[in-house]
Amino acid sequence: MKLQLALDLVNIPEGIALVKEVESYVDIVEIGTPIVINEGLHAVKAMKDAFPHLEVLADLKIMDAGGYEIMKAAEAGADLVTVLGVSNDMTIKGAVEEAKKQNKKILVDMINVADLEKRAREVDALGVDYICVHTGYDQQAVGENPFEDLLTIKRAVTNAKTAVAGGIKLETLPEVIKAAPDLVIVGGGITGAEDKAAVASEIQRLIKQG
Ligand SMILES: O=C([C@H](O)CO)[C@H](O)[C@H](O)COP(=O)(O)O
Repeated sequence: MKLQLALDLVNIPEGIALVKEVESYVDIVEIGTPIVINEGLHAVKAMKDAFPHLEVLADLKIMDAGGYEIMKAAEAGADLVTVLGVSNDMTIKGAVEEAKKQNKKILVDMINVADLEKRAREVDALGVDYICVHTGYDQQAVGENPFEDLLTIKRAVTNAKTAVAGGIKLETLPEVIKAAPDLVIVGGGITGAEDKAAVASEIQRLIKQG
């Protein structure tokens, strides 16, 4: 099980300063969609240049032009890139093909997918690296969480690795770990903590002990 730190509501210098505090506890740093909107793919390059030993995920939430957008993220230094599960199969196929050429990984974000089990099987057959259940900010605001969805994809997916995101905190982590995803994504649960290093270290400890 790996830990991904999601950076969303910071600029590039704030993001780099934050990662410095927790770098020994995380495996992947996510440049979140709000950062990409504010700063562009320069943010991915800046993070990879600052922390070459960490994997960097560009949360582009690709919906079209899969091959082209993966190519641009790869040029910026991204190791993993997100594509939406609600996209057309052609978009996901294009993304997978380009990612293979560039030796990069695709994480499919299943946010807002209506029939999760069916779509997870379909996406799994397209050769993606990760399938991720995700309760977005707007759904978190009305009390939703991704725990049940994680169990659903664990049943459906046989080839890809599984991932989970959406409001995960130290207190809710044990429920996530029970379902044994391959990747746990935590944003506000670390970035919003008073002592970020202490929380990240404890999350890493729980994840490693499984
Ligand atoms: O992907 C995310 C969200 O859609 C904003 O872009 C977040 O990175 C993801 O939800 C993880 O962050 P937390 O929910 O704060 O843990």
